[in-house]
Amino acid sequence: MTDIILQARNLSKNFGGFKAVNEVSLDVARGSVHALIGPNGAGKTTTFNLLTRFLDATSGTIRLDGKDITRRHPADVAMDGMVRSFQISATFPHLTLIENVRIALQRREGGTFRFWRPITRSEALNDEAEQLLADVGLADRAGRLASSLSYGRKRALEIATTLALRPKLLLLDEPTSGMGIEDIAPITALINRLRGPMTVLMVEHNLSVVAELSDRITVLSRGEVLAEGNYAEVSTDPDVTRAYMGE
Ligand SMILES: Nc1ncnc2c1ncn2[C@@H]1O[C@H](COP(=O)(O)OP(=O)(O)OP(=O)(O)O)[C@@H](O)[C@H]1O
Repeated sequence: MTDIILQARNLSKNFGGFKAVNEVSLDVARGSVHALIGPNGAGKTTTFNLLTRFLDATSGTIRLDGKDITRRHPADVAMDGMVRSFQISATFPHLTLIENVRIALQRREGGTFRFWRPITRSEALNDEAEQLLADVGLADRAGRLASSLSYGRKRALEIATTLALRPKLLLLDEPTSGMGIEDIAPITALINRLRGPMTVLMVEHNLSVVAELSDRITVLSRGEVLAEGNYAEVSTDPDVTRAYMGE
């Protein structure tokens, strides 16, 4: 039997009379990279927001490690180990990269920011912060200001600060969006390394990234699950081709 870390059953979200997400069920296997894809307006972002509890579902259930989190507060869900990578604004532009990661590590340990603590206290976290920066390919820029980074590298920093929270399930909203080719390769390699010890669920538009990384893919169209399987299966599914062609 497959070990399911995240399970959604019959998730629906209505905006007024419009069903943005309609009876979506999906199982994310522990240790896998699972992608949520579909044409524009398919309901990917809404589903992502439902799963991370940033939106309340109209109906349906969500279980994390067997525990019902359907009505749980997003911050509590993060404490349970499901963390979404935030947008760039979650990093501090006028702090260095290492300071950014250290703050995230402190957040994990203390739950609150304690800027007034002596610097030496947080020096203890430096090794771990350096390792995280190395993991996302930013080791050589540790002392630079976050504001000096390119868009792609800011996303990498954002992933490092998310990993600092040691999630068991990482949710990534379009991890390679807006990136140049030179930034996509390191992020793809990173996500590949996370597989196994961590589980990754991502919404991703770049189908070559999806093909390279995904163990399983759920294809949404018009708010419903259209197909599910590995890349070879979904990419040859005539319904999927039609949905994308329609776009
Ligand atoms: N807050 C909202 N109020 C009303 N309609 C919404 C709201 N959020 C999303 N929708 C609608 O729900 C549908 C699904 O949107 P969603 O953003 O989830 O799709 P998506 O697959 O992420 O699309 P894209 O690839 O373009 O980002 C769209 O028709 C969208 O207009």
